[in-house]
Amino acid sequence: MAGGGFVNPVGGGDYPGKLTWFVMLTCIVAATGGLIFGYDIGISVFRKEKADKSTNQYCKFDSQLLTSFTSSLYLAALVASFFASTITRVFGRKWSMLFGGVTFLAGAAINGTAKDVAMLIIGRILLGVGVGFANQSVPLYLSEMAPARYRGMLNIGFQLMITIGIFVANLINYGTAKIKGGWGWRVSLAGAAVPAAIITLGSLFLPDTPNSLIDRGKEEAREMLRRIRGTNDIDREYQDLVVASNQSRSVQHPWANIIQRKYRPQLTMAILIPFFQQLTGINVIMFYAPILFNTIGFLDNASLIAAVITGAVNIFATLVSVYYADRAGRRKLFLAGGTQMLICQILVGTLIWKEFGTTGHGHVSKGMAIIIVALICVYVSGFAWSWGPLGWLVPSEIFPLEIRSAGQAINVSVNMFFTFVIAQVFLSLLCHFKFGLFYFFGGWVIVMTIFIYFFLPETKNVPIEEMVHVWKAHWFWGKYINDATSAATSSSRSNP
Ligand SMILES: OC[C@H]1O[C@](O)(CO)[C@@H](O)[C@@H]1O
Repeated sequence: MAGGGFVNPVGGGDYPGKLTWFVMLTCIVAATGGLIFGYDIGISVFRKEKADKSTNQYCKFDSQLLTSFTSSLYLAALVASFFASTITRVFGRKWSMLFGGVTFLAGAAINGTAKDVAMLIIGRILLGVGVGFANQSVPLYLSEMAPARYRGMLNIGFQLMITIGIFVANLINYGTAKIKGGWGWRVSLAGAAVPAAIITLGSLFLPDTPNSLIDRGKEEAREMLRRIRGTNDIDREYQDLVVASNQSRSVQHPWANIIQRKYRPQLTMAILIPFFQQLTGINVIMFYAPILFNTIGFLDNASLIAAVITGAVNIFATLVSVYYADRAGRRKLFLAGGTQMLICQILVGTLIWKEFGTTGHGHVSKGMAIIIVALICVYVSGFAWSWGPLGWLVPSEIFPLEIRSAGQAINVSVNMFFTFVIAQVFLSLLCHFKFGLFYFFGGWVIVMTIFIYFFLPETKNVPIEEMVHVWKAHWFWGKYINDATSAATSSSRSNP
C-alpha cells in the first residue's frame, strides 16, 4: 500500500562499527542543548493569578497582555535560526551550539538582573537567539554523529532534554512562586543560566561531525570517523561522505537550491512536520496546563501539581520513543501516537462539553476532574512518543548535506512560528471555541496522521547520506528525484 507498504530501498544497510562510548558521550553533551529550550517553555507557564473576574470558565483568562511577552522569544528564535544555518554550514555544527549557549547565558543574566521592562525584553530576545541556534544545530549534530541504526535513539536525546527542561522549570516556578517579597521570578529567570552553562561548556569540548569536517575540507575527518565508529573499517562510509560532500560543494547557495524540484519532498517535510507538531495542540498543555486544570475546577495548588504530573509523563513517554524509534520505525510511532492523541482529544472535548456546555458555567466533580487529567496524560504520552521527538528527528535526517543546514532552519522557524501563534491565540480560542478547541486540534491530528500514512517513507536505519534512495523509491515522491541525483550518491554503495 502507498506509503504503508514501503520497503526500505537500502535494505537497512549500515556501515561497520559500533555504538562507542565516545559517540554516546558527545551526543549526550550535545543533546543538553535541548535543556535551554525546554527550560524556557517551562518557565513561561501561565498561572492563575492573571485571571480576570469572569464567571465564564472558558473566558476568564482571555488576556492578550498575558501572552505577548512570552511569545517574543519565539520570533527571535525564528529569525536567528536562519543566521544559524549559515554558521552551522560554513563553520561547523559545534560553533552554532557554542554561540547558542553563550547568547542564552547572556539573556539569562540580563533577565535575572533586569531593572526595567526594556532589559526584560532584550534578555528575552537573547534567549530566543540562543534557542534558535541550538535548535538549528543540535539535531543535525546528533543525526550526523550517530551510526544509522542508533540515529533515532541518539537524536531523541534532544527532545528528552527539552522535556526535562520543561519539567525542571515547572518545579522551580512552583518553588519560586512561594518566595515572599516578589523577587521569586528573578530566581526562575536567572536559573536559565544553569542549562546555558552546561551546553556552553560542553560544546567547547565537542568534536565536529565527520560530515561537516569533510564538507569543510578538514584533514582530521577520517580520524574522527574512525574514532566515533570504533573501527578501522570505515572506508565505505568515508567514501559516501566524500561523495555527499562533493555534491554539497557544487551548491553555493543553499537557499536558492532548496526550492528546486528535486528537493520538493524534503522541503515539504521541513515545513509540514513542525507545522503539524504544533497543531497537535501540545503547547496548550505545556503553557497553559495550570490554567486549563483551573478551568475544569482544580484549585491553585492542585492545578500546579496536575501540571507537574503531565510534565513527568512527558519525560517518561519520550523515553519510550528512544527505545522504539529505531526498532518499530518512525512511521509506526507517528501513526500510533496520532491515533492515541485523537481519541483523547475527542473524549476530553466531549467531557468538558457535558460539564460546561456552551455557556461555560458549571462545576466539575472530583471524579470527573481526575478522569480528565488522566486522559490528558494519555494524550501527552501519545505526543511524547511520536510528534515530539520525531518532529526533530525526521527533518534532521532527510536532507542531503548541501541543503541540510538550510532545511533545518526552515524546520526550526516553522516550529517557532506556530509555537508563537498558538501561545498568542490559545486563550481567545478557548474563549470562542470552548470545548470545541479539543475537536479543533483533533481535526488537525486526523489530517497529519493521514499525511504520514501516505507521504512519509520509513527512514529508520538508513544511512543519512543515502536517504535520497528512500525518496526515489516512494510511490509519490519518487517522480521528483531524477536518476542522476540518486546515482550520484550511490557510487560507493554499488561499488564498495
Ligand atoms: O514536550 C513538549 C514540547 O515539545 C515541543 O513540541 C518541541 O519539540 C515544544 O513545542 C513543546 O513544548
